Amino acid sequence: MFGLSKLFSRKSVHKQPIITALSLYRSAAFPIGIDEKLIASITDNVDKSITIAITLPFAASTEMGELESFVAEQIKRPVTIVATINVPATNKFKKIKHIVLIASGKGGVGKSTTAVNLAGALQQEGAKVGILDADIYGPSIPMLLGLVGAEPKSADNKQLLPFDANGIKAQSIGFLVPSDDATVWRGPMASNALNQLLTETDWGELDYLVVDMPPGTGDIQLTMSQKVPASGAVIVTTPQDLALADAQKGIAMFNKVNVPVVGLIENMSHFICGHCGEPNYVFGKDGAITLATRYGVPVLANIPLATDIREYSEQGQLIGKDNNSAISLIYQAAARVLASSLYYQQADHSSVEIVITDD
Ligand SMILES: Nc1ncnc2c1ncn2[C@@H]1O[C@H](COP(=O)(O)OP(=O)(O)OP(=O)(O)O)[C@@H](O)[C@H]1O
Repeated sequence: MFGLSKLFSRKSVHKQPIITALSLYRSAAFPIGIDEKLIASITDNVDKSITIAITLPFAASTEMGELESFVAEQIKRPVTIVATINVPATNKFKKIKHIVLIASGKGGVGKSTTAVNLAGALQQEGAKVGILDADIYGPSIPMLLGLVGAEPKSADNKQLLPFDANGIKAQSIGFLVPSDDATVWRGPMASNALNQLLTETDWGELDYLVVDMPPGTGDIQLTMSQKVPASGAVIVTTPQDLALADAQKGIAMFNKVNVPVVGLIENMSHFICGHCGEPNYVFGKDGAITLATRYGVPVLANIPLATDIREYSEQGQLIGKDNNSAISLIYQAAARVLASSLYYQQADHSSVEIVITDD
């Protein structure tokens, strides 16, 4: 991709230790380090520091500080890393590179809260992000993004314009369909509405479109998952046994429709004691990791039960993109691993045909 001789702007820099240091870096998002082909240039500065420009194929900007420290330690020189995100096109759906379904086996586990904050965190990691609220039973994305009362608009009477929530493009089934109607919906109706929102919204170019799915694992969710050209799914669960049993059904459902489950998120995993600062595992510990291990999927995050999360949501704000919050770091770490898994999996998961009847 890049001729190595072109990587170096000055002859004096020793290239191999830098390439080696980048390749030795390990984290959850970079399980095999930084490949040489991602290096765009290396500059040997007059003050003896090194500037490395890299092109990342997935959103992971906020990890560059850690990478800088690691490389600096290895080569014993100050390092600055300038990262550009360039997610490879998958040609799956228009100019959307990855569609990610956020699902839950049961209602009320915090799926929508997790979906919007993951979207915010992906944006914080340097990606172009959209969110599509497909939860026909209770579309809450307008509330979570401070868009209540907004009216969908079209510039050309053909395509709907997505709403702009601080740079995140948003669309909701709630803008188009009265939620009272959801009780009478069947799978094909819901998946048609979802497809309509996908195809008739002018999303432009997106690295990641996060889809907030309806909770549950019935025929509606199955048909919707089957019809969307998704790169992967994330299942949100809480630590209680019942929620975990439902999360397991979610994994089985996505396996049936050939959508890879890229991870579990355990929400309301614990709370941090206000007095001693220790985590308290009210609903039990290790349930999600046990389930994840059984199915060979990672746990992307253990998100605490935190007043801040609810308060941000109520104000239509995203804690996932707030730089000053410890909780935002958890969402951002999850977003990086999600983005990295989508890049590395590169699996072919074309939809299988499942016939749903009305009986
Ligand atoms: N980690 C958390 N800490 C504190 N409150 C949370 C957390 N996650 C979600 N909540 C709160 O729990 C409530 C339910 O969350 P949310 O609407 O995201 O759940 P859901 O799974 O999408 O629900 P539904 O199944 O109805 O769509 C909201 O009031 C939200 O603010």
